[in-house]
Amino acid sequence: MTTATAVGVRVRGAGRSFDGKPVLRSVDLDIAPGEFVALLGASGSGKSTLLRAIGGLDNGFTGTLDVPKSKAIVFQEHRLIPWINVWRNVVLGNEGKDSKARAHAALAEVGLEDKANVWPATLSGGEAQRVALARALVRNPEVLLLDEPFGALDALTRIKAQALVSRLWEQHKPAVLLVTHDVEEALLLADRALVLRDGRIAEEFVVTVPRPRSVVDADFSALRRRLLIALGVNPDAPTGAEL
Ligand SMILES: Nc1ncnc2c1ncn2[C@@H]1O[C@H](COP(=O)(O)OP(=O)(O)OP(=O)(O)O)[C@@H](O)[C@H]1O
Repeated sequence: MTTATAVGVRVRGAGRSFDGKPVLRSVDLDIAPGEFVALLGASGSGKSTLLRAIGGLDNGFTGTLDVPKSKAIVFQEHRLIPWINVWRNVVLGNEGKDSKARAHAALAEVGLEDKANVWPATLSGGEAQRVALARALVRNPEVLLLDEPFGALDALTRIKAQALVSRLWEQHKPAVLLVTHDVEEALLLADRALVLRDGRIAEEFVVTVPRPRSVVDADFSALRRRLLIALGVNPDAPTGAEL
């Protein structure tokens, strides 16, 4: 149930074609305030297209989208501006008289206050993604859109970044849409995992496993199997062969 003051995301009948070829046919999607939703689907199924539409980066879709103005996006690439230092990147486009203090507070939340004055080029990949998260956080968004934000990170850095996102979400409770290819990531973080197929939300998995979650939990493993099958992957094949 939503209340008059509640914010979240509501998508109805969203469609998007490129060069006459439909990618999104009729997407219905609700994200409640404070809810964490993961979006999975085959490569090219339209996940980023949907995220971009929700993020207000695409006007070519049909259908209706109700999304609060207060939103922030983190992409797979950090998209920091190379010629301005880290804290100025964090508040770019969001400046005010307390910019520096807000940037430092957001950097402290991602454990990078000591990098406030350095150039983006001196950051590791994981650090740059954490700065991108700080840049999103500083906007105090009601909706946080994450487009494979850990996709380019090594496995260990990725695990740490997932834990960080989980902690930040618990603290700030934005509505989150996370696009990911990583089934475990989706099930570790999200309240619901959705599968996009044939231009629609084809399947929904409610993740009832209590937090903090563990990949060795029996319920987690069972859900992982079901989600892999929904994605067309054989969960029993050691190489993850297709069904
Ligand atoms: N601006 C564009 N112009 C033409 N085609 C586009 C454009 N943006 C996306 N597409 C096409 O739409 C389809 C869906 O792309 P999208 O990036 O949304 O998929 P995705 O599910 O996010 O894929 P991946 O998992 O590989 O990132 C693809 O076939 C892509 O080529």
